Amino acid sequence: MNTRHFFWRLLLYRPAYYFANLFSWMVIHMVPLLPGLITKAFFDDLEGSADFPYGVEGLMALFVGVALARIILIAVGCWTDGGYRFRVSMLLRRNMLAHVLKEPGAKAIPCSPGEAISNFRDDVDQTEEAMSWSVDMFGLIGFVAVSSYILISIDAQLTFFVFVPLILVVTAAQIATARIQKYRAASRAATAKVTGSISEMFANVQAIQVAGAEGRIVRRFERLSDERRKMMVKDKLITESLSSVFTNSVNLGTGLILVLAGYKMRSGSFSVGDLSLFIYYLTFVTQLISNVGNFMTFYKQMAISFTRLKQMLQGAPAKLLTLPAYIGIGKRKETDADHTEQASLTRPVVSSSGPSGASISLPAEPLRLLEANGLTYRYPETGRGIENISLRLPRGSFTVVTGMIGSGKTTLLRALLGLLPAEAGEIRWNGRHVRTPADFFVPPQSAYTAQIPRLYSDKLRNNILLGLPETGDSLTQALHVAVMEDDVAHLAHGLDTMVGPRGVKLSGGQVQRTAAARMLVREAQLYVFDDLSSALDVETERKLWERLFQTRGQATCLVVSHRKAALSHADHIIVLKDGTIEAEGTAEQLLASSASFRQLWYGDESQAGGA
Ligand SMILES: Nc1ncnc2c1ncn2[C@@H]1O[C@H](COP(=O)(O)OP(=O)(O)OP(=O)(O)O)[C@@H](O)[C@H]1O
Repeated sequence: MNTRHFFWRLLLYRPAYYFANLFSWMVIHMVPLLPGLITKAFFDDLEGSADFPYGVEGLMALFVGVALARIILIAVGCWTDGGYRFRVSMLLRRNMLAHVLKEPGAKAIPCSPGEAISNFRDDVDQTEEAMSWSVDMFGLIGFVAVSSYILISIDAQLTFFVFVPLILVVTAAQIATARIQKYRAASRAATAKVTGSISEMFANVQAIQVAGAEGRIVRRFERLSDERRKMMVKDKLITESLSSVFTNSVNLGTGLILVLAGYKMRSGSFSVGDLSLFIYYLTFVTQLISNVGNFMTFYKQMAISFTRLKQMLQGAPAKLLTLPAYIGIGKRKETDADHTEQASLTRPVVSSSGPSGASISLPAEPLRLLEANGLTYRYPETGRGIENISLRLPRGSFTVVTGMIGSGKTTLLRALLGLLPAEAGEIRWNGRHVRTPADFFVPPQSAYTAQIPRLYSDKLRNNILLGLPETGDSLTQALHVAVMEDDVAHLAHGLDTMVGPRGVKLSGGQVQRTAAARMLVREAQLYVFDDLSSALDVETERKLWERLFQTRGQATCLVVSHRKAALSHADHIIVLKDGTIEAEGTAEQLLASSASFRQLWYGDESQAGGA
């Protein structure tokens, strides 16, 4: 899809609104035709070449009437313009957000949050601006069509000089196009870097303080801001230079008309009324010229924004951006996409089919066996990840994935759960192929605790429940298994304690156990834990596994850990090295056969001794 198609598809989202807006602004831009004709008739009357029957009072009444009508029309135009702009920008933002939420969790956006905010805000605004300016342009073209008919019928030669500046401007805009695009892209990229840097600074205040890096961070920020300043100045300079070309070429045209009109008036072929009409209309033609220029500039800038918006889709079809969808105002249209249609453009449908092609309806049937065969994912940036991993998780089993730092444990869990898009391999639930794991591996099928969990600035209770209704003693039970009850008892307001942004008022271990409680409070058949050991001491982790074993019933567990408490209870252990399976078996078998495993096992012992 190119920019023209993008524009056209946005126009067709709510065509009635676009055309109502177009009609309003065409009328608004064409109303000034009347005062021009009234003025001409008045001057022709003074000159004696025509009769103006209404006198000076009538002239004033006509002017006031036309002005009032224009004020009312402009109010209507603002209403239609606001309505249309809002719908276009909301549609873009809604579709982008829907796509971001559909992307595998670990790769939801291809840039920093700051850059994504800039896409959502600035690039959408830019697009909205170009759509809105198109209406003015078409409106003024209507004015020019009628006024040129009137002017040509008075004097074709002079009319030609009214339009010469227009041709000059269009040529100038075309020549400047490449520069505008280049500078606009550079200024957008520089702005995104500055916003990205601000959000990184806020997110890492503690790390910056601990490293004593304030000075360096501020200098980096100054450098980025300085870069942005230079880019913005260049961008503004070229935009404003172009705008001054538009205005001055019009002044040149005005001068030419005055010189020519002087000759013609002396020869009697041109009346004062004609001159007033030419001068009056020229003002509006001037407006058209600068509007054409502005529209072309906005259109070019929209092309840049469109490219950046497409990047947010990470390779998905660009038509997702303009897919008609309900934005929560007015009536839902038949053409509005539902979630399924949208998902089908991103990935295969949200179902999973077996060898027979039959689909699994969600929630899925109770897990008997979960299998992954040949799972592969490599991070494009480093080429590292996992390669050809196969595993089997029978119902009720406890499987531990272990291995050295960077061996691919987190990547394996994420690829299995669909949080990273696996390049190869398949996942089967009771023998049936799970085609869209990200949609499938959610409660009640599975629940997951990430290695670095995210908490919200809210009460502890809300962070655990995340909107889930509190039933019976499920929350108390989850807190118990997550070994959180003592912590809650010591918090000033217990479960109603506000945890602060990203949970900053809790310790690292409390954050991780809150996330574990969040997972455990959800009924799931498969629980996936990514390395609780990273923030829990040996004793707390041991308690957690013990409690889980007592209460989990038939739930299946897949766990990343290198702690003996987990390894010694495991039905099956997978040892990863450089993204592949180096060894697997029970702890006993691996102690006998795998040097890496012995290293992890005895490493844990020395750690426990030191603790
Ligand atoms: N976002 C990323 N982009 C590029 N490479 C990555 C990314 N995340 C991880 N990697 C690389 O992929 C490999 C596997 O990383 P992964 O996080 O899965 O290892 P891990 O075994 O979970 O490590 P740890 O024990 O530190 O949690 C590592 O070499 C790592 O450098």
